[in-house]
Amino acid sequence: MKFAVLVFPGSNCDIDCFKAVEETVGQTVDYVWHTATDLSAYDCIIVPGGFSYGDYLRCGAISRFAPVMNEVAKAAEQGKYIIGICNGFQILTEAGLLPGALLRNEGMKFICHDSVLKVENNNTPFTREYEAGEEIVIPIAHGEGNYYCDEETLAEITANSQIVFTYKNNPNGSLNNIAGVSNKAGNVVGMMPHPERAVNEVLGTTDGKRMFTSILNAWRDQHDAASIR
Ligand SMILES: NC(=O)CC[C@H](N)C(=O)O
Repeated sequence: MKFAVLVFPGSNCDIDCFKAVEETVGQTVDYVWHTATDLSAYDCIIVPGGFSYGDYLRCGAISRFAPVMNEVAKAAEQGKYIIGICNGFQILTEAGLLPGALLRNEGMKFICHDSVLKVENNNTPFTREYEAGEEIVIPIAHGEGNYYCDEETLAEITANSQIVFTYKNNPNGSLNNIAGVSNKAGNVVGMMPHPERAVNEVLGTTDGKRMFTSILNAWRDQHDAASIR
């Protein structure tokens, strides 16, 4: 299985994501620059966190015009796995690949600490190794993580089980404690917390590991599992 970690000017979690893939699932992983125009070689695209384009206008508002985003849209359409983490989540909502928007945190402060999440939907390629309703500890670090969508969208994403994670203790004012959502098909997920910062005891939590093993095993089940197990 082949992973891409996108890199925008100002990304700062790209290396953490790259290392997390190497350490948790040991698969091939490449950094892919925001100007790339071909993602056909990749099975999973990680849109990492950071401060792309200095967070000017709104977080993710400029990155969504990067050439690589056309390819991300194509890959989403093809059913490939796409995960946006923090700034990556913001970019995917700005690009219209995920519902809703991320507003400034209630309290207007950048917040950075561990957070307890509830796995609301374990029926996605990213969460299948968690229990439904399981509580996991994953760190957050953001200034614009306050998830918002209109009532109609909320009703729709609730009915379609597109709310993937919620916060146990809402840190930022997010609507219905939403910490992560998926697209309708479930192959695109965005989340504000950082699973790549939760893959080793030395980081204080290993609860992010199963995100990466879920992705690999979902892909294996979809492909010729026998040849790679
Ligand atoms: N860690 C991140 O990706 C931060 C995202 C964004 N810069 C924010 O502050 O909300």
